[in-house]
Amino acid sequence: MAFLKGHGTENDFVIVPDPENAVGLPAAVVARLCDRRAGIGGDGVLHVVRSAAHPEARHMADDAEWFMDYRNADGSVAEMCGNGVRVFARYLQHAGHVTAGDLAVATRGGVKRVHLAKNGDVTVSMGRARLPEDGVTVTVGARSWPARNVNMGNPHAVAFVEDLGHAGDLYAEPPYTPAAVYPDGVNIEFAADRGPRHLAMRVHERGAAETRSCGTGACAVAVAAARRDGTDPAETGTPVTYTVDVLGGRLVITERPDGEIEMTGPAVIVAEGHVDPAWFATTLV
Ligand SMILES: N[C@@H](CCC[C@H](N)C(=O)O)C(=O)O
Repeated sequence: MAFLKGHGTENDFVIVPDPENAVGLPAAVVARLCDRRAGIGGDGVLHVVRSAAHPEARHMADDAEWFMDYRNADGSVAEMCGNGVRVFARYLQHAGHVTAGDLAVATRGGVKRVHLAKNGDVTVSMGRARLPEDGVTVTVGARSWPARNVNMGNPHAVAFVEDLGHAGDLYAEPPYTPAAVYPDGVNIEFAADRGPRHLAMRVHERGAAETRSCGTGACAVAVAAARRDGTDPAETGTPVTYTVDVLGGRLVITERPDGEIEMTGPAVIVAEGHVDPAWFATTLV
């Protein structure tokens, strides 16, 4: 089985090109591929399938030839991955399926428009955020914070903190209440101010633990900050841009008055190779 390795602001992925959807990727195989000691290592898998060949994407095939079948490192399925879709687009360019410029990618969160710039940056139109009224309280050690519920196709809880160190080691998911707000689990962002419209964040990702970046998470942080700061574009009529520093780099997020969110950041292909068939067979038992 062919694979590539790529990352976007150090949110890293095993890329599995499989145009005709012929490679079965059960959760256990995904988890082994993402294992940093016994496998290749990654925060998730980008399974690259033609939309027409995947039952979950067939309905998008007229708008987007390629479907990002995203899996978390533990093998669970996620609706959307913001860094993943940039790396996915970079892979399509690397493989010669597209050239620099505009393209569309099908995801479980709908069709995303992507722009591959000549300077290496990739911009994704992420769609609109949903802001359910119900939030949660997130706790780390003796500290607790209210967290805003922001849905970017996938669920997020955004807590503003004074010091990112207060988020602790983030090996385990920080407890939150009430748990019923997120029946399918949640990505939890801790965000701290760095300057006007400039934040830094850390994240505990659903299905992957702490990662060095989360694109949907950075969008959720920017959306929550705009509501907190009184810069919500739907109210001011003016687009707003936030810079969000993550452990692995920097993402720039713009929200427009119609709610459309654009995210820009790098996307890199690092390596490519073949999985040893004997090792792959052991992942299937
Ligand atoms: N790292 C991603 C998000 C991946 C999915 C997430 N863990 C979930 O389960 O929702 C990003 O860049 O958005």
